[in-house]
Amino acid sequence: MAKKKKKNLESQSKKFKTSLSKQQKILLGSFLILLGLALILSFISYFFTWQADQSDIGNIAERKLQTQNWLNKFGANVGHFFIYNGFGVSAFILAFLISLTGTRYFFDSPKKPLLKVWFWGMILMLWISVFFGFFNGNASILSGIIGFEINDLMQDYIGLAGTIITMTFILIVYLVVRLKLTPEMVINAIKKSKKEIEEDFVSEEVATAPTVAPKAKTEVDETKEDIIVENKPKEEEKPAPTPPAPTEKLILKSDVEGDVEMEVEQAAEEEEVENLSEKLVKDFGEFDPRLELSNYRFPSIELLRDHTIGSVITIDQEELEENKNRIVETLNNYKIGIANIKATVGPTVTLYEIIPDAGVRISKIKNLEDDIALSLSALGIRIIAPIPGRGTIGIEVPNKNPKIVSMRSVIASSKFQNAEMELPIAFGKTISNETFVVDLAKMPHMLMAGATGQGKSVGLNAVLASLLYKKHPAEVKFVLVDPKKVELTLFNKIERHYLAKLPDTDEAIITDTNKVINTLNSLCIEMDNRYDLLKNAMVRNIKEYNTKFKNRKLNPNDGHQYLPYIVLVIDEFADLIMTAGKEVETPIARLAQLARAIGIHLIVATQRPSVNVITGIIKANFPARLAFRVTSKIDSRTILDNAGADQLIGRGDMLFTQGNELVRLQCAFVDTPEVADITDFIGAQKAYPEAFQLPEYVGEEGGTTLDNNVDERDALFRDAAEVLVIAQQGSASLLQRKLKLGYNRAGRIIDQMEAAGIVGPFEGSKARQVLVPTLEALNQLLDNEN
Ligand SMILES: Nc1ncnc2c1ncn2[C@@H]1O[C@H](COP(=O)(O)OP(=O)(O)OP(=O)(O)O)[C@@H](O)[C@H]1O
Repeated sequence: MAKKKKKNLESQSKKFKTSLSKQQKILLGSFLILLGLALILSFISYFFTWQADQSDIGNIAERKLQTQNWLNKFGANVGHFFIYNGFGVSAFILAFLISLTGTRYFFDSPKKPLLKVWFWGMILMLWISVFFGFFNGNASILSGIIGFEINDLMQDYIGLAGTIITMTFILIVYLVVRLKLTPEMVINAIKKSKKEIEEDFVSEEVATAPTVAPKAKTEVDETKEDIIVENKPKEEEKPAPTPPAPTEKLILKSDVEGDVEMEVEQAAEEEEVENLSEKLVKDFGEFDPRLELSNYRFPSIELLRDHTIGSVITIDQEELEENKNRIVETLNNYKIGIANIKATVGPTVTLYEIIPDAGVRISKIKNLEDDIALSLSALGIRIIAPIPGRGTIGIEVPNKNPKIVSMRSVIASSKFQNAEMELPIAFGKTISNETFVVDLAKMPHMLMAGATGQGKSVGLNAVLASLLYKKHPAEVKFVLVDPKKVELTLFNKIERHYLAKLPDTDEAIITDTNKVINTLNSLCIEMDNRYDLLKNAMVRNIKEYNTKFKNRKLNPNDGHQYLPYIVLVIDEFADLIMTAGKEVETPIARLAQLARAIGIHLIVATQRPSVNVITGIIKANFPARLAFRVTSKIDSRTILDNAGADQLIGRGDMLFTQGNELVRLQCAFVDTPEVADITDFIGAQKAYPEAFQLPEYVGEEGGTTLDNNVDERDALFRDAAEVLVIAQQGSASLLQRKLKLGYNRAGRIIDQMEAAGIVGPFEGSKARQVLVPTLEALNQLLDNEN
C-alpha cells in the first residue's frame, strides 16, 4: 500500500518535471503568486471601498475614471466579480489557492496532486459562502450572490431544517474525509479543523522551503506533504507491549548541485493504549483478597456470653449521695469551696466532676489526693485536675459493686460494628459507658503492663477477639509469642486461618526464646521485603498498596501480592528480655521504628514494667500504652509516664493513652471458654493449606556446609541464578516468588549458589550479596565449571 502510494507520487512528480522546463515553472509560479497577491489586495480593499466604487463597476473602458480600490478599476471589478457577484468573503480561498499553486511551481516542489487541494478548497469556499448566505437576509458581501442564491434555492426546496442538515452533513464530510477526523476525535475536531485549514494555506509555503523543518503531525495526509518515504514500524511486526511511536520521515530534495539531501525525522505522537488495570478491573472486577476463603463465616455474637445478666448498672442513690457529701466535707475541711458537683456512673468507677469556687488553686486539690482518699476510705481514688477540655476537676471513686463489661456488649455495639478502621479494637467501656474503639493501625504499636492477676491476659484476648470479629483471615495474621506457654494456646486452632509462622516449624505459637529471636528477625526481613514492594509500587503505606493491588494496578508476576496486616503479640516481655536481652530488643526496636507503614503492628505485654525491661528505645517507639493495675507509682510512671495505674482497682480496670490524655476504661471481659468457642468455630471452617509463611531466618550459627558439587545441583539452579543476578538481590523469597518454589527448595538453591560463589554468605536480616554482576559473567562462571 505504502509502496504503491510512493510509486504514484514519484510518477506524478516525474510527469510534472518532464512537462515544463525549469524556467517555465519559475515564470508560471511567479505569475500565479503575484496574481494571487493582487487578488488578495483587491479583495481586502474591496471590503472597504465597495460601496464608494459601486457605481463605477463595469466602466472599464473609461480610462479617466478613478476608483478607490487599491488596484483601481481592476481591483474594483475583480472584487465585485468574485466577492459581490461570487462567493463573498470566501473568495479569499480562491486567491490563496492561486498563490499556493504559484508557490509550488516557483519552488518546483510539486508534492501531491493540486487537483485535490483545489477540489477541497472549492468545497470549503462554497460552504462558507452558503453559510454566510444562511445568516444574511440580503445578498451581502459576506456570502456573495452565489452563496445567497444557493441558500435561497435550498430553503425553497428543502426548507430551513433541510438546509441546516445538508450544511452540517457537508461539514462532517469535509471534517471526516479531508481532515481525517474519527468519531473519537470529534470533540477536538472544531479546534483541529481550524488549524488544518490554516496549514493547508499557510504551512504549504513553509514546507516547501528546504531549510525549514516540516511541522509535526499525528497523521500522514498524502495531499499535503511531499514525499513520505517511510512509516515505521507497522503492525505486522512483532507485537510489543508498548510499541514505539511511529515516525515520519521526509526527504527534502534540493536541485542545487552538490547539495546534500536532508532527512528530517519526526516522531509521531504516542498512541494512547487502553489502561490495562482498568481493563482487568472491567473484565474480572476488583481483586478480592477474601476469594480463596469466600465461604468463610465470621464468628457469631452468640458465641460470646453476657456476663452482666442480672447485674445491670443501677445508680445507687445512697452511695452517690454519701460519696458526694464526703467529698464536699473533705474539701471544706481544707477550705476548698465547691460551686457545683456532677456525677457520672461508670461500670467500675463513678466520676464526680467538681467546679470549685472562684480563686481555688487546682494544685491544692491535687495535693490533697491522699487525704480525700482517706476520708472517702476507698481504694483507687484518682484525681484529674483539671479534666482536659472541660475546666472541671474530676474525682474517680470506685463503685461498691463494679459491673463486668462483657465482650459481647462491646462487639455488638454500633460503634464497633460500624467502625471504619483498618484494625479496630474494642477495649471496653469508658467511665460514661461508651464503647471505646481504637484502631491498632493508627497506634501503631502498644505496650501493655499490669501486675499479675489484674486482667492482662483477658485484655489480650479482647484485642484478638475484636480482630477476629472484624477481619477476614486474608486481611490479618497474628504472630503469637507466649513464653508462659498456656495463655494463647487456644489460638492454635486457627493456625491455618489467622496465624503466621516460620517455615519448617511445627508450632505456630512461639514459646521458645530462640524461636522468638528467629521470628523477630524474620519479621524484619518481611518488613524489608514489604518496603521493597511498596517502593516498586510507588506507594507510601500498606493501605495504598493494597488498594492499588485490588485495582489490579500491580502485577503479581513482579512479586506483588495482597499484603495482610501482621499483628505481633508478645505476652510476658520481661521474661524474654531477661533471657535474650539485646537479641530481642534490637529487632523489636527496629520493627517498632519502621514497621508502621507496612502493616506490622506490635502489642507487647509485661508484668514488670521496669526500666530494664521497657528500655528507652522501646518506650519511644510504642506511643500507645495500656496499664492495668501495677504495684508501684514507679511502674506506673514507666508505663504511662504518669502516676495513676497504681491506684486502679484491678479486674480489668485500666488506663489507656495514645500519647495525649489518659482514658480510664473498664476492659471488656472475655472468658477462656468463650475464646475456645470462637477459635473452635473458626477452626472448623475451611482453611488455607498452611499457616502464613514468614521469610526464613537462619541464626548466626546457620550457613552452608555444602560442597560445590555440580552434579547435585537443583534442576532450576541456573534459572534461579539468573533471577538473582538480574535482581542483584540474594533472597530466597525472591526465588520463591519468581520460580514458584517451596521455601526449602529455594533455601537449598541459595546454599548451592553460595557454594558456587554466586551469592555471598548469610547476612542476618539483609538479603545476601550477589557476587556476579551480569548475566554474561554468570554464564562464563557456570560454563567454566563444566
Ligand atoms: N475485664 C475484666 N472484667 C472482670 N474481671 C476480670 C477482667 N479482667 C480480668 N478479670 C479477672 O481477673 C482474673 C485475672 O485476669 P488475667 O488472667 O487476665 O490476669 P493477668 O494479668 O493475665 O495475670 P497473669 O499475668 O498472672 O497471667 C480473671 O480470671 C478474671 O476473673
